[in-house]
Amino acid sequence: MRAGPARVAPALTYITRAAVCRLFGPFAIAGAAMSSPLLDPTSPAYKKARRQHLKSTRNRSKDIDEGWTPFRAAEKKYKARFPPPDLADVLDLALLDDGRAEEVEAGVWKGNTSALEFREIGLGDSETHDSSDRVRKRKAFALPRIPGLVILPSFVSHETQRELVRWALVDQARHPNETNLDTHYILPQDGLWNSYLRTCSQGIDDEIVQPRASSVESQTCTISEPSGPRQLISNTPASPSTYSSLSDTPKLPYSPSPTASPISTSDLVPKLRWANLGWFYHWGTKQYDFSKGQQEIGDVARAVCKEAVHNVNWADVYSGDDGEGWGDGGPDWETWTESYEPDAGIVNFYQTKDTLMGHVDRSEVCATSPLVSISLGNAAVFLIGGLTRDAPPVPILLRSGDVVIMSGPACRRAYHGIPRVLESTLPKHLRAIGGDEDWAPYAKYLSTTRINVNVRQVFPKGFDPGLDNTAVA
Ligand SMILES: O=C(O)CCC(=O)C(=O)O
Ligand SMILES: [Fe+2]
Repeated sequence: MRAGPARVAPALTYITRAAVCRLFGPFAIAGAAMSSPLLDPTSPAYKKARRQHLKSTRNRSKDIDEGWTPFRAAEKKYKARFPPPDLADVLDLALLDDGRAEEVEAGVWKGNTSALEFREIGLGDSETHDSSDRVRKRKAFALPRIPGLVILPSFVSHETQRELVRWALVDQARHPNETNLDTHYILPQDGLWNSYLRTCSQGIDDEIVQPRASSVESQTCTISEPSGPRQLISNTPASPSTYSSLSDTPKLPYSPSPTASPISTSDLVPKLRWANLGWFYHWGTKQYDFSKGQQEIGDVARAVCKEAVHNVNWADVYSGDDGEGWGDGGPDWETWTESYEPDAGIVNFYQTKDTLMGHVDRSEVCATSPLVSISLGNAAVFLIGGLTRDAPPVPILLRSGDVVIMSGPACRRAYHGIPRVLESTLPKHLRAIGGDEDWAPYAKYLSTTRINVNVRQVFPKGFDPGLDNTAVA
């Protein structure tokens, strides 16, 4: 189940210098000094955060706290705005890489390399070259606590990160893909972002986007879906045996919000939460709607996903695996190099105040094949646990360029979520670069944003979904 970017009080991480030192170590003081407006206990904003914290905790009953599952308790811990969470238990693999020291130290937030047990696993093509032709050594790690989880820190080069950001905003968050905003607004035909870019480059007034509720076509819609958060809806896990009845379940269209009002493109851009990739997804039933056909997974994203899956040494990942839970055919990781083919996904856009609640991605018929997740922009705390919320999750700090692969029966359908996007962690290579005027609107948007490209394989190799190919766009 999932819900998504939940709205909380404005992002505040104001802490005293002593607390900064205790939480993040001595360097954090230097980082803190750089972003002092966020860290000044005498500021009105700091005082407001403290007041909000006291107000929201005043009536909290101990029983409620004790009723939380371990997953919920961890979410609460990292979501907290005041006092800000201690990241000492958060695995931060960027700290192992000298090449990322500047990136790590420019942000206030740091995790730890000894927070969790991990082991390095084999990675083919581990040496790559950056744009200045410097050699970059990439690594892959597995966590014994979550078999099938692979972390590839800084797997995506700086240039490809910028390319993916442009691709996500320019090409994906627009028709014919669906976004969270389409239900409620009549978006510009060439996409919200492209319209916004035009106003930036031409110095003209923002376009005003009209709400859909007033249009005639909205009268035919039958279920409602709020504009922002992805909803918590319990769904039947897809599998070869449930596929046929799930794909036949009626997928009713959504009704637009009656309260949405005309809004400028620059005010609407930060409300973008997700864009659909590949097969269309129906959020009401939490099933794919194959009747709508399929879009392409863009070449750059597809190439990153395939490169990651092809280069991980899966024998290392699954050494010692007992073969439990893989289903009738047994473990199939040996075939992934040939059989992995991404065909669906979502681009998540998080503002720094947004969260993604713990959920399981179980709408794909393929329950074990790799799900590849690419982080871009500001860093975040990612939680991943077990097959229920009762398994205590592990916290992992994901930074721009990191790739996570969720695979196999213990991980692919494990609860996971994003309780926290970490403010002020945008790396230098994504900030405004002197001389690159074109990048300026991206840098501005990214200063408060994290983007996640989450790519899946819906059908296992050899499975015949019985779809009419003419539906494929
Ligand atoms: O943002 C992330 O890293 C995770 C996103 C996710 O879990 C999802 O889209 O299902
Ligand atoms: Fe997910």
